[in-house]
Amino acid sequence: MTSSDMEYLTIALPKGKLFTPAAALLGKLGCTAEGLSENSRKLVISNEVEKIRFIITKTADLPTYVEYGAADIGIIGKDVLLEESKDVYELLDLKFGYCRMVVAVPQALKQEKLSDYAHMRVATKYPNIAERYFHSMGIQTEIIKLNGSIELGPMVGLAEIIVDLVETGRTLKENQLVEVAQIHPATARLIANRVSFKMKFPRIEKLVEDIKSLLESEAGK
Ligand SMILES: Nc1ncnc2c1ncn2[C@@H]1O[C@H](COP(=O)(O)OP(=O)(O)OP(=O)(O)O)[C@@H](O)[C@H]1O
Ligand SMILES: O=P(O)(O)OC[C@H]1O[C@H](OP(=O)(O)OP(=O)(O)O)[C@H](O)[C@@H]1O
Repeated sequence: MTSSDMEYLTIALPKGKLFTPAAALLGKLGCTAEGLSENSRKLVISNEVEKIRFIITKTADLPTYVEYGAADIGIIGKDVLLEESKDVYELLDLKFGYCRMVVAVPQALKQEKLSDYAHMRVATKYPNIAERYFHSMGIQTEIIKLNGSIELGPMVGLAEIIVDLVETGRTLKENQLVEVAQIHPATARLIANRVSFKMKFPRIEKLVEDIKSLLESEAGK
């Protein structure tokens, strides 16, 4: 680490759904920077007074930036951590961004038990989670990786099953899909690079404690 790296705390925030709640949470603790907004096109935004640097990443790439130390800490969904399996510390469950990873099928294809879906094709943005899940259940499937609009897969005959995130259930419903199993729930997590956690321990520890106090006081309201 250079002395400039040591001086700054670099925080990775993901584009997408978690950006705004993540920036708002940190902002309540004075951990922010001018111009840090969802609409900004800037990928690195610094607060020279507080010595904080924000980097804005693609959601799925965020754990990679933290693993390699390009960011000291970051905020990311548990679903991405489980999919990417990076070597980072998971410090805190931030409680927002709640959703569930589920297995869903078209209503018309619904079977009695999960094993009845053996040898079917599974469309998903989360191939590692899907693979591990079906493997753990002893069910052989073919995993087809997509990058979004997963619900389209079964509608056009690309796959019979999907593994995807559900929040309100509206997307499943509007595409005539039904949930048949939950793999795991997910919320946003605070993660840290292993070396940064040791080298910048006082700063990261203080932030963790401040976030915990804030979450506790908000939960008590
Ligand atoms: N309804 C939801 N659908 C998807 N993710 C959700 C939902 N609610 C909360 N999340 C959380 O938000 C994270 C980011 O979701 P988002 O859809 O913005 O991902 P993304 O990969 O940035 O999207 P894109 O495919 O547009 O790049 C997810 O990893 C998950 O932890
Ligand atoms: O249960 P709901 O509230 O309907 O939310 C779930 C939907 O939201 C996400 O998609 P997103 O909007 O991120 O688009 P994507 O399919 O392109 O990833 C997810 O993949 C589901 O499709």
